[in-house]
Amino acid sequence: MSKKWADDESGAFKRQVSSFQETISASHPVFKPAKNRYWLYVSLACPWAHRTLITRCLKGLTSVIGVSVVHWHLDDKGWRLLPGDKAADSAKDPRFYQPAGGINGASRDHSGPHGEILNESSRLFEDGSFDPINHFERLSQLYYKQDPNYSARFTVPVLWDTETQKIVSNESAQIIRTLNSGVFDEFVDEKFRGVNLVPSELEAAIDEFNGWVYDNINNGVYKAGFAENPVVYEKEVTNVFKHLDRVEAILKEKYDNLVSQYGRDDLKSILAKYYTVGNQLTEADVRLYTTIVRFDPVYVQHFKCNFTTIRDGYPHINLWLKNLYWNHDAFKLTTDFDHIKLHYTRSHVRINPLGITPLGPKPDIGTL
Ligand SMILES: N[C@@H](CCC(=O)N[C@@H](CS)C(=O)NCC(=O)O)C(=O)O
Repeated sequence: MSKKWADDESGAFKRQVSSFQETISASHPVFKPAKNRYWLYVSLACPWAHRTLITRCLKGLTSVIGVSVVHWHLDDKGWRLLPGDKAADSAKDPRFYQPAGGINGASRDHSGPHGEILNESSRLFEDGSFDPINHFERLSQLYYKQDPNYSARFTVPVLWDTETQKIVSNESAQIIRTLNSGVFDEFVDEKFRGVNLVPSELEAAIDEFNGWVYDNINNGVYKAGFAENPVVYEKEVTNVFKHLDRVEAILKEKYDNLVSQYGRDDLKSILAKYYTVGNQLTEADVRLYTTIVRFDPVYVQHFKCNFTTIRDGYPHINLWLKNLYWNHDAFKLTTDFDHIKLHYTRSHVRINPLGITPLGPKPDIGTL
């Protein structure tokens, strides 16, 4: 029996509340800032985990917090890690300190067929990485280590404390605030200390934007895609596009203002200020990006969000997306289209019973 994601009675998808929500700070009784003390467990497919990878990279924390990447295939027992090469096991292994945890998504060619790749394939540092901290082969083991009676879902991301062997947080919204807060500034290169994705003068606007984007776009695509009732699906998919229209209108206004300031031909100056909230890169961009970059490759067909595509229907969102991907390594190096496509199409057996991964769209993302 394949796993159902929707509520039995209503046919609607409801996301669970994260169980662990601690933070890290000098004044925290337990979780103090330190280099190489904390470890991130992520999936490259998951939009929520992707937020933490981008933020980690933007804040220069790739040499401070290591990362293990779960296999893209989510099975009945949840996420798994690859069997580790014990001889090479070391939390200091540089492969775990790369932007995407030893899996540099953008460096591979993604145009090849997926047909020969099995769900059980174990290409180390391609399909996933191992766990040099706990030597676990299942993410669930982390949760049980923390709480033997844990009874909720075993979700990524998890921010793990190697010292107390406890989960700091499994809530991405909170993890990215912690990573951004500056508590690790003493361990990073000077150029990263000034990076602040939630500047105080924009905080209220960022929170307001994040609020409706989360409910209607980030989680909206899941509510459309996991709906098990056509009436629920139609309501949710309509709502997703209504809010994409809203983002498009915001970015169009921004673009038109920048054009009148710099002229249409000075794309470099335009793009330097072309962000969703204010004139600088913020958390609002990070949180929206992880949904938009998955939209054409997966959500259009797999979650049936197919009124149009980003590339065909939303020119201003598309330009914003391509700017983030091509001009900011933190976005490109953490985006892995293979993990994204393979995960959704092979793990949600109820939605795609044959597990055939569509080859398109080609390309995964357009050029600038
Ligand atoms: N509230 C969580 C949601 C995380 C989440 O739903 N992660 C999904 C992957 S996209 C997961 O790990 N699901 C595994 C499962 O449900 O078994 C966050 O934002 O951190």
